[in-house]
Amino acid sequence: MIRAHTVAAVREAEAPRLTAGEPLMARAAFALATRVAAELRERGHRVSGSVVLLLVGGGNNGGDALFAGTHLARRGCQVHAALLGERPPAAGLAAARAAGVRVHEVLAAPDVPGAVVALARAAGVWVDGLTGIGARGPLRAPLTAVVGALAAEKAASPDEPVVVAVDVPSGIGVDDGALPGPVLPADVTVTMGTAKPGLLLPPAAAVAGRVEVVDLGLDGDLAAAAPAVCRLAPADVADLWPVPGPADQKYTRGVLGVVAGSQAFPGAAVLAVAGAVGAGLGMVRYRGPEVPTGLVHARHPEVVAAPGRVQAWVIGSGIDPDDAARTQAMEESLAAALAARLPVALDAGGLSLVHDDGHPDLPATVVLTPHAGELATLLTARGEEVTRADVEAAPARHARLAAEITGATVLLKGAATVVAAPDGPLYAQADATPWLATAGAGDVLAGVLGALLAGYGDAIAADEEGRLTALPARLAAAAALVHGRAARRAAGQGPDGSGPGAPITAQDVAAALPGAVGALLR
Ligand SMILES: NC(=O)C1=CN([C@@H]2O[C@H](COP(=O)(O)OP(=O)(O)OC[C@H]3O[C@@H](n4cnc5c(N)ncnc54)[C@H](OP(=O)(O)O)[C@@H]3O)[C@@H](O)[C@H]2O)[C@@H](O)CC1
Ligand SMILES: Nc1ncnc2c1ncn2[C@@H]1O[C@H](COP(=O)(O)OP(=O)(O)O)[C@@H](O)[C@H]1O
Ligand SMILES: [K+]
Repeated sequence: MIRAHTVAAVREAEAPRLTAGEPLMARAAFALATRVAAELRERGHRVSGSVVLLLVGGGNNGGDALFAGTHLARRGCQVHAALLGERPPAAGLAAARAAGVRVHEVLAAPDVPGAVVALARAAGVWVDGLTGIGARGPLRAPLTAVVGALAAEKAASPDEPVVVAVDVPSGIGVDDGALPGPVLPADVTVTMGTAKPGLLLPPAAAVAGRVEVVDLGLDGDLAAAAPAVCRLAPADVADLWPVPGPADQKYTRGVLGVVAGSQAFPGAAVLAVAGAVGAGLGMVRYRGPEVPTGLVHARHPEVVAAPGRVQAWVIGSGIDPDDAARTQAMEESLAAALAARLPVALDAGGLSLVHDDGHPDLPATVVLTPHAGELATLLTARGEEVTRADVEAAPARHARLAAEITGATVLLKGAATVVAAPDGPLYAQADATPWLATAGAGDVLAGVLGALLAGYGDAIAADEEGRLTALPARLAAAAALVHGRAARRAAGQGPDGSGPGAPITAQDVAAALPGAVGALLR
C-alpha cells in the first residue's frame, strides 16, 4: 500500500531529525541523482555526457535539485541550472558551482520563458525543483509562463526530454491534488520520505507520472501520523479477498441481493450480476420484473429469483427513479438492509433514495457509487450547489463532503477512483484504463463491490462495537482495483496498464474478472 501524508505531517516528522542534524537533504539529493541517472540508462543514454537542466526555485526543493546536479556533474553529466527563485538556495548553489554546474541567472533575461526553453531544448532531462511542500497556491509569475512554455515544448515531443519532478510537480495542490494553475507534467516524481496526497489524488495525480518514494528514515515517525490518502496495491487486495476454504458452502461465502435493472434498462441487471458472479460469491438473489429477470437467467442460470436471506445488497443500477414500482423495491431493500445492518452498494438510480434526508444518517456500511455528475446532483439535492466540473476539479473534497453529509462511504468513479468515508483515510485507485470509459462499466463495478460486501456481510452485521467502520472504504477501493485490472486484462494491456489496448465492452470486463482475481491471488 502506498501511504501519503500531508505537508504538516511531513514537517512534524522531519523537524526533530533536522534539529538533530540528520542530513535529510543530502539523502534526498543523492536518491534524486541516482534516479535521474537510472532514467537516462533506461532510455539507452550514457550518464556521462548527458545534458541535464535543473529548474531551481528559491527553497529547499531547488536545493535538492542543485545538490542532485552536483552528483550528476561529478558523474560526467553536463548540468545547467536555471535560477528561477528570487533567493536561490545558497549552499546548494555553492556546491553546484564547485562541481562545475553551469548556472544561468535567467530571471534577468528580457524573455524569461524563452531563455529557459532555449536551455531546455539542449537537455535530455529536466529536473523540476521549482517548488515542493513549501508552495503556497498556484505558481506565480514568471514561473507560470515558464512552466507553460516548457509544458508546450514537452507536449511537442513527449518521449524526450524526461521530466523528473522533485518531491511533487511544482504547482500542484500538495495536500488536495488540485491543479490551480499550469504545471509541467512529470514522467517520474521522486518524492521525499513519503508520498504526498496530491501525487495520488485526481486531478494532480495524472501529472505526477511514476511516483518513486525516497526512504529518508522517517517511517517510524510517520507511522504515528495517520495517512491522509492510501492506495491499495494488488497484495493488499489479495489479503482482503474472500477466498473460500474447505469448510465453506455457498451460504457462508455470502449471498448478494441485487435490485438492479428495469423494463426500460434491463441490461444493467445482467451487468451487475455478471460483476458479482465474476468476482466470486456464494449466490445471487435477483429481484426484478420479467424482462430483466429473463435476461439475467439467460446469461446466469445460477441466479435465484426467489426472496430469502442475503448478506449484502446492490441497489439501483439501471433503475430510473421515476419508475415507481422499482423505486419501491429499492426503498424496501434499503430499509431491510439498514434494519439488518447489512452492507449496501447504492448505485445510479439508487442514489436518488438519499437525495432528500429521508435517510438522514446512513451508516458507513452503505457505499454510494456515483460518477462526478451523479455526485454533483446528490450534493446539490442536499443543499451544496455544485456542478459536475466542480466535482471533477476537486474529487476528493466532494467525495468527503458527501460522506460527511450522508454518513455513507462514497466511491467516486472516474479515471482515478476516490473513496471517502466520513472519517479515516481517503483511498485513490488508478488501476484502470481509459478503455473502461464505456456504458455499463459502472454496473459491473457495483456487482464486484456487492460480491466483496457479501463476503464480509455477516461480520459487518455483527460488528456492534464499530470495529469494522473503516472496512467498507477499503473494500470499495479493493473493488475499484479489481474492476480496473479486469478492464486492462480485457483490453489486452499489461497489469500495469502498459500497451495500447483495444476496445472493450462492459461484458468483456465482467468476463475478465475471474482471471484478474486469480492473478491477484497467485
Ligand atoms: N524539510 C526538509 O528537511 C527536507 C526538505 N526537502 C525538500 O525541501 C522542500 C521544501 O522546501 P521549502 O520548505 O524550502 O519549500 P519549497 O517547496 O522549496 O518552496 C518554497 C519556495 O518556493 C517559493 N514559492 C512558494 N509558493 C510559490 C508559488 N506559488 N509560486 C512561486 N514560488 C513559490 C517560495 O518563495 P517565497 O514565497 O518565499 O518568495 C520559496 O522560494 C521539499 O519539497 C523537498 O523537496 C528534502 O530535501 C528533504 C528534507
Ligand atoms: N478515463 C477513464 N480511465 C479509467 N477508467 C475510467 C475512465 N472513465 C471512466 N472510468 C471508469 O469507468 C466506469 C464508468 O462507470 P459509469 O460512469 O457508472 O458508467 P455506466 O453508468 O455506463 O455504467 C467507472 O468505473 C469509472 O471509474
Ligand atoms: K518540484
